[in-house]
Order: sequence, then C-alpha cells, then structure tokens
Amino acid sequence: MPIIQFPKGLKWGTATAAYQVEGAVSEDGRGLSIWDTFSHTPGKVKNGDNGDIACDSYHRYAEDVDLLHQLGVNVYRFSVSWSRIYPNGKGELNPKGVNYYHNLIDKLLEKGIEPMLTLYHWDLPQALQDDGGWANRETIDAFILYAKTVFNEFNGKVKYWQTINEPLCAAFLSNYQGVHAPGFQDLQLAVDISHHLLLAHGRTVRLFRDMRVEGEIGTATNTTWREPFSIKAEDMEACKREIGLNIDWFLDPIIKGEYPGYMVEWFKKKGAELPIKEGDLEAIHQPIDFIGVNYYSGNIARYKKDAGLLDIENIEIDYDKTYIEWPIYADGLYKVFHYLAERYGDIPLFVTENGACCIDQLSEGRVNDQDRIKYYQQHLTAVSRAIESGINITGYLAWSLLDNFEWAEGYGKRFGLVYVDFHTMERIKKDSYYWYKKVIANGWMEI
Ligand SMILES: CCOCCOc1ccc(-c2cn(C[C@@H]3NC[C@@H](O)[C@H]3O)nn2)cc1
Repeated sequence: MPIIQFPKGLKWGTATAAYQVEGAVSEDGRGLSIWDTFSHTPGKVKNGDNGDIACDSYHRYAEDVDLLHQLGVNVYRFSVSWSRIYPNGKGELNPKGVNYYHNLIDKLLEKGIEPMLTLYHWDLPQALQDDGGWANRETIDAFILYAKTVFNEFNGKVKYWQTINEPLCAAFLSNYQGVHAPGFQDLQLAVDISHHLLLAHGRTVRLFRDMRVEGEIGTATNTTWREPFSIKAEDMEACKREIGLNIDWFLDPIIKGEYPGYMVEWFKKKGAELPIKEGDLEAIHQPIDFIGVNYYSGNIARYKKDAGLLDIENIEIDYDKTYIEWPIYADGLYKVFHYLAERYGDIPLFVTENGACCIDQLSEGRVNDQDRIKYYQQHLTAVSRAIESGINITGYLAWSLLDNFEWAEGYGKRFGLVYVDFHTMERIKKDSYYWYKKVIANGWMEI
C-alpha cells in the first residue's frame, strides 16, 4: 500500500459554525439572526428543519472539546454568533454571550487546541437585516464594532482569525439564488453585498493591525474547479467565469486591490454594477496572513448560452458523487492550489473546509463510512501532491467535526466525523473519525 507522507508542521483540525451546531437560539440573551427567521419560514429548509437545537453544542461544548482532544487535532475552527454578542447587532452587549465563548476557548486551550475564530458565518442579526442588512453600508460599521469587541475579548487567547466565511454564499446564494438567508433574488443586490462584505473584511483587517491583535488573520474563500470540456475559447472562458466568481471576485480586490475586469464586464452585461466609492478599494486591499481555502467539488464544464448567471453547464459524466450530489473531484483541489499560488504568490494556504456528505447508516453503534474515508484519502492526496510541488499549505481542517444543520438541506445531509443522533444528542464516532485520528497521529496515510 503506498504511503502518503505529510510535513511535520502541518496543522490538523476540524471546523463547525455557530448556527449549525450551537442551538440555544433563545437562551442567555441571544438575539435572532437571519437564519432563525429563514429556517422558520415554511418551505425554505428541507423537512422544515431549523437551528433551534442543532447539536446543542451551546450546552455540550465540553463534550465536543473532548472529542477534539481524543481526535488529536491542534486547531478547531468555530464561528461566533454575532447576535449572542450583540442581540440587536449593535448597542447593548450581552455578557452571557461573551462568556460562552470564553468558556469554549478556555476549554480548547486547556486541551492544547488552538482556536480558529470566524467572525461571520452567515448569521447576521435580524435587527440589522431589518435596517437593510449588508445592502446598507451602515451594517459594515456595526460589524466593525462587533469585531472590535471580539478582538478585545479574545486577543491573546485566539491566534487564528477569519473575517467572513464564504462571501460567495453570503452574497450570491443569499441574495441572487435566494436559497440561503435572507432569500432575495436580485443580482444588483448580490453584487452590492459582495462589495460591502469585502469592505467589512478589509476594515476588519485594518482594525486587527491597528489594535495589534496577536495572531494571523485571513479569509475563508469558496473555491471550486472547472475543467473546460474543450479548448474552444467559449468553454475556457465559461470555466474561468465560474472559478473567477468563487475566487478572483473576492481575492483580487483583497490581494491585488482591484476587481477582475472580465467579471466586472460580465456583471455589467447582466445589468449589475459595483457600488464602489472613493477609498473603497484601498480599504479592501489590506495584507492578509493566509488564504482560507474551502473546497468540496469541481467538474468538467462548457459554455451554454443563458445557462444560469455565468452561461455555463456542468458535464455530468459519471463522477462518483457525495450524497449532496456534488461530484467527487479531488484533482480540482490540486488545480485550485496551483491557481491560487500562480495568481496570488506565496501567501500561506490553509484548508479551512473540506469534507463529504454521505449516507451514514448507524448499525449496532457504528457508522462504517468508507465513502467518507475514501473522499478524505483522495483530497488529502491532492494536498500532499501540492505540498510536494512547492505550494505553501499550512493546515487542513475537515468539515465537519459533527453532523450538523446543513443550511437549506437541514439535518438530512451529514458531513460529520462524528454521528449525531438528533433525538438524543448522542455523539457517535464514525469510522472516519478513527481513520482521521490515525492520520493526525502518524503524519501519514495509506492509500
Ligand atoms: C452564483 C453561483 O453560485 C453557485 C454556488 O453554489 C454553491 C452552493 C453551495 C456551496 C457550499 C456549501 N458548502 C458547505 C458549507 N460551507 C460552510 C459550512 O457552513 C458548510 O455547511 N460549502 N460550499 C457553495 C456554492
């Protein structure tokens, strides 16, 4: 059996997000978020699922940290619920909310696990949405107040920070496709919000530097790969647009100080223009310490007139797919790494999400998820190939520690290394948990 070796200094961990695991949505002063509103709106989430209880991690965080400790990780990525800290998004601070995250972080540090804190993982306080949400530039000011509070509270304890998780989803799935909260379907709105999210990111990084907060700050970027069906220019351009919307649209302004011209023109053709004001690009263009890479899937694709936002169609050849219907395309992750390095230079890349949704059958207290193990083997091989090729990859976080609330898909789509019985909240380690534990302990894997 071939052995794939990983560098000794590679960080290993898992990731979750507040609304997907915490529950306790009305406890200890937490205010409503847009995902509370959205998930309680009939027809928005499969099976009418919502995050009211989720994995009950608000009450079971010590148990979750024990699972992390037994797994042997050295990093745990979680997000802070903005509306636990500021129930109305701004104004009165909620000390019980702050205290919850001190307890979680202290428990992690006690077990020798580095917290990676995501400031925004899609759960905008509903009170701010009522004032226009991310479409309103004043929401950026509220975010800066919230970020300043979090920096002040956890500086010195937290060493890894991420600003906004997957701005593509927060802008376009939420305001163009309408499949995520708050559920609008307006391209100009989505483009405006993508710009405001980048402004919030840039001003937060500036604040982080001005406050001399300890540690490193970075992004959490959606990434994907599209291999052109042919070398025809129209096919190659279509694939560039899909990759470009995920990566270039969000990372070019941060790292290059400008939007990708070909995408600006594309959106203009579709009737949407960027709301750039004097000084915006300078505010966004702040040096970051790492690019957070979130990767799940890729495909072969070709140009198709008027197909979706980008005039592109996937060629559904018989790739194996995960249970959420995403093709398994590990070579795409390898291509993404090289794309990022060629476009942005040697900025450290930290895989902050990668994982598989599988049909997890619990039988006699065991989940034999060989399909998930195979997915991880394939994608960790891509990580090793890239490192061997000289790409600066510093960490890898599996999505996710726990089965959790997978947004509009609800609880039926399980990504966890740990199975959660959502009736009893019992946590049951899957076979992939034991496999990942061994990879972390050994620093190598068999394929
Ligand atoms: C305009 C074109 O737009 C099409 C993009 O369509 C999608 C759909 C879904 C995703 C998607 C979903 N996930 C999993 C979550 N990541 C964060 C964590 O909370 C996980 O639950 N990652 N990416 C990306 C893009």
